[in-house]
Amino acid sequence: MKIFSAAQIREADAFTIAHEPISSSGLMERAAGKCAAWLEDHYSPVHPVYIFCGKGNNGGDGLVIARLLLDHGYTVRTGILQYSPKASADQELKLQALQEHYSSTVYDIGDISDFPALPANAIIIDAIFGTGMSRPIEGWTAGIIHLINDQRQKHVIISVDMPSGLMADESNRHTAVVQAHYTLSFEFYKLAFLLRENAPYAGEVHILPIGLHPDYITQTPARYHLSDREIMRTIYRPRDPFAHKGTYGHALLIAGSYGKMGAAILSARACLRAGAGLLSCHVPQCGYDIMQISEPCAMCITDEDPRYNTHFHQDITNTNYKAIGIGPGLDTQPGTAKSFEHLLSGWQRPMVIDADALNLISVYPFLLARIPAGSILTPHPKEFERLFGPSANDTARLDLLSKQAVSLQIYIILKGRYTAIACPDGAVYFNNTGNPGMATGGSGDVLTGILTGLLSQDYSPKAAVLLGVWLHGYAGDLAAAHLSQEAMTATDIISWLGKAFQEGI
Ligand SMILES: NC(=O)C1=CN([C@@H]2O[C@H](COP(=O)(O)OP(=O)(O)OC[C@H]3O[C@@H](n4cnc5c(N)ncnc54)[C@H](O)[C@@H]3O)[C@@H](O)[C@H]2O)[C@@H](O)CC1
Ligand SMILES: Nc1ncnc2c1ncn2[C@@H]1O[C@H](COP(=O)(O)OP(=O)(O)O)[C@@H](O)[C@H]1O
Ligand SMILES: [K+]
Repeated sequence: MKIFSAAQIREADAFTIAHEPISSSGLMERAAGKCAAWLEDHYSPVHPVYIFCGKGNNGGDGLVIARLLLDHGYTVRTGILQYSPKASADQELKLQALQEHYSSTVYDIGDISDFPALPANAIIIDAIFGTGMSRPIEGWTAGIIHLINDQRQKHVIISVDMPSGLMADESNRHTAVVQAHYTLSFEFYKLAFLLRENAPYAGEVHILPIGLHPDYITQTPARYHLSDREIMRTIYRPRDPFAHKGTYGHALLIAGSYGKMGAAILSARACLRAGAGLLSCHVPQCGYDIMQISEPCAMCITDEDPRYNTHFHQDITNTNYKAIGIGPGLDTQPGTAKSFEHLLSGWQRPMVIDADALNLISVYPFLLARIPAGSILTPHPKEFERLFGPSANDTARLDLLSKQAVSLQIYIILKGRYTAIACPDGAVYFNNTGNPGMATGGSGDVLTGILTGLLSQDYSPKAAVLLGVWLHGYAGDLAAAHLSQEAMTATDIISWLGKAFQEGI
C-alpha cells in the first residue's frame, strides 16, 4: 500500500473530483459518512457526542458527522474553533446544512473558557485540523487541544483523518497534538502514524476507504509504502516439485562466541525453517558441541579460536555459498574485525549483516564502503545511531536511512514497531506485522536467520527483506496469540514460522 504525502492526498482528492461525478462537497459527505457509520457501529446513542471543529475541510467533516449522528438520534454538541475569521467553502456549506435543522446544538469556541463541561460517557470527536496542518498550533487553540487531552482518562477521544496538531509528513514533536484513542483516517496511512515519536497521538488507526480514484493511486509514484499481503503474494515462490537440496542454496552463518552461542542457534534454526537447502555454521571451538547437539540439521565449521570467530574468511575459498549471514553473538574482538575485513575483500554477493558485525563497522567505518551492493543491514535504532550518527528527530532519521541505502546501494532494515526497510532505489517500506512480545532477546537473531535462508534460496535481496521482515512479524503475532506477548520468546517466533508461511501470504 502506498503512503502518500499530504500534498499527494490533496491531489488524489482533486483528481477524484475531476474524473468522477462527485463534487468536493459530495466527497466530504462520503468521508464523513464513513466516520459516522463507524461511530454508530461502535457507540450507541447513550453516549453524548462532543465534536470540535476547525474552519477547514477537516472541520467540514466534523459538521457532517454531527448532522448524520443527530439524524440518527444521538445527542451532539458541536463547537467551532474561531481561530480564523475565514472558513473553507465546504466547511461553510456544511455549517449551513447543520444549522438548518440543528442550530441550537452549535456554539463558537473563542477561548479556553468556552470548553464545555463533559457529562459521563461523553465521546470527543476531534475534527479541528487534518492534513492541512501547516504549522504548530499556538495560543488558545493549543489550550483547547490540551483540555481535550486532559479528558483522556475519562472520555474516548476519536480523531477524524489525523490527530489535530500532527503534521502528515514532518516531525512536530513537543507541540500541541491531540492524543486520540482512535484515528479514523481516510483511504491511506499517513507517514506520521508510523513514526515512533508520534506513538502517543494516533492511537488505534482505522483506515476508511472513501473511493479515491484508482488511477491516481496506481499512476502516482510514492516514496513510502506499507508492506501488505498483496506485496507478499507477488514475492513468494512455491517450491519446485523436482527440487533437491542444492536448489535452495548453501547458506553460511557466522555467529556465536563464548556465552552467546544461543544467538547462533536461533539464527541457524530460523535460517533452516526459512527454507535454506543447506546450512553451515561457523562457530568458535566452544560452540561446536552446542551447535551439533542443538541443531542436527546444520553443519558446523569450527574456528581456530576457542572462544571467538576469528578465521571465518577462509571458509569462502572452499565452498560456493549462496548467502552469508554474519553477526549474531559474534563479539567484537580484534581478530574478528580482521577476519571480517578479509571476508569483505573476498565476497562480492549480497550478505546479511547484523548485531556485532554492525558494531564492528561502527568501530571501523572504512568497512562500510566494502559492503557488497545489495547487502542487507539489520540495525535496531541504537546500532543505526552507532553506524550513521544521531538524528534530530524521526523524519530526519528516516531521511538519513534512505540516503545511506541509496549511497551505499544496500538495504537497511531499521527495526522497531513499524520496521522501516530502506531500498537502494530510495523507496522505504514500513512493516506492520509484529508486536511488543518480540521485544525480547534473540528476536533480531531470528530475523537474520530468516533473511539468510531466503537469500540462499535465490530470492532477490529486495524480495528477501520484504518477505523476511513480514514473516518474522507474522510468526511473532501467531506466537503472541497462542502464548501471550509476555510468555513468548524468540524460539517461539521460529516455531510459528511455518504457520506464517501458510497463513501470512
Ligand atoms: N475534498 C477534499 O479535499 C476532502 C477533504 N477531507 C478533509 O479535509 C481535510 C483537509 O482539509 P484542509 O486542507 O481544509 O485542511 P484542515 O482542515 O486540516 O485545516 C487547514 C486550515 O487550517 C489552517 N491552519 C493550518 N495549520 C494551522 C495552525 N497551526 N493554526 C491555525 N490554523 C492553521 C490552514 O491555513 C487551513 O485554513 C482532511 O484532513 C480531511 O479531513 C475529507 O472531507 C475528504 C474530502
Ligand atoms: N514493539 C514491537 N513491535 C513489533 N516488532 C517488534 C517490537 N519490538 C521488537 N520487535 C521486533 O523484534 C526484533 C528485535 O530485534 P533486536 O533488537 O535486534 O533483538 P535482539 O538483538 O535481542 O535479537 C526486531 O525485528 C523488531 O522489529
Ligand atoms: K482531526
